[in-house]
Amino acid sequence: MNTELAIDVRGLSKRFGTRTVVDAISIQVRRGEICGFLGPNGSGKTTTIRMLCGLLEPDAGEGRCLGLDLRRDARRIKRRVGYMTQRFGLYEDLSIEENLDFVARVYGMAQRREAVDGALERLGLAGRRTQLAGSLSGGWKQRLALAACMLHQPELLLLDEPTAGVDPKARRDFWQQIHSLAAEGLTVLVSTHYMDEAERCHRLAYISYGRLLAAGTAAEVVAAAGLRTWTLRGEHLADAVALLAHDERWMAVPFGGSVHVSARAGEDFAAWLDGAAPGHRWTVEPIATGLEDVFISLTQHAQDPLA
Ligand SMILES: Nc1ncnc2c1ncn2[C@@H]1O[C@H](COP(=O)(O)OP(=O)(O)OP(=O)(O)O)[C@@H](O)[C@H]1O
Repeated sequence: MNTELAIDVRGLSKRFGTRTVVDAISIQVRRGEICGFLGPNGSGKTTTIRMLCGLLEPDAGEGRCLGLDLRRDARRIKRRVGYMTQRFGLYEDLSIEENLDFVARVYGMAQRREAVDGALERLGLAGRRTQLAGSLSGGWKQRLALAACMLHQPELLLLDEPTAGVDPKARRDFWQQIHSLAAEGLTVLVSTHYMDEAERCHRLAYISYGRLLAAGTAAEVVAAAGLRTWTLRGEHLADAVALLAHDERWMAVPFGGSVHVSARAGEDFAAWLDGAAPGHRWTVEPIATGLEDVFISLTQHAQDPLA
């Protein structure tokens, strides 16, 4: 058993009816690491997270969370994991402090006062303890939700899209918080659709249609994708996009006033464009492939098993 790994699962699968929504996923996350969990809507992230924290029994697969067996020790795992769901049930007419106290009561925590004070302090909420949750901005609500799932001092945090709909400043503060918790030794698995957040993670796992398509550091994921990317600029870019849409080698994504075009390594977009539109006045420049280019490409090439 590798005690350095907070999450070490292999072949996790889950079916709902006849549909396999998580298909033989293996994930390893070291203690103190922040792992970003990415994938399109409905790709199986929440279902995987629920299996990891012992809330949902896998149909297949095995492994350990915090050194405990996923199947045998599901109850013990639950006690040592903090799970922040997409819909945290805040009581809007209770203060920050009362919300936390309520959660502590629900979990039957022994030293409630200390736990609530500790969470308020740790997450920078002490100065607002008496503020009604209903009057908090989105960013502070997220922070309160994080405080609530930290009350029992978990060793592993599973965060399901914690910053959805939160403004950039609040998202940045939230990530600073996550990084300082990780620096204290907490392990974090966090699902997100934001690329800037993906870049802030130590490692990434990307799933589509329930299958793990990429894993590793951002640099490893980009390198493994084996893509080349160019930026295309000029007038009437829509005409260029319409032209290259006829050739499935090219993947075009608008980026402000330019278009990113990606293709498998070995392809030469500039040469192709010169042949397809002789005398064109667009400019083509090679650029570094980004995570977003990789994820869009992975998603476009992934096959829906039901399609
Ligand atoms: N209890 C359930 N019964 C039947 N189908 C379910 C159940 N829970 C989830 N699903 C289906 O499983 C698939 C994966 O859902 P899941 O919520 O895990 O995806 P996700 O990647 O978290 O999506 P999102 O990014 O939108 O949150 C979806 O098609 C969903 O409709």
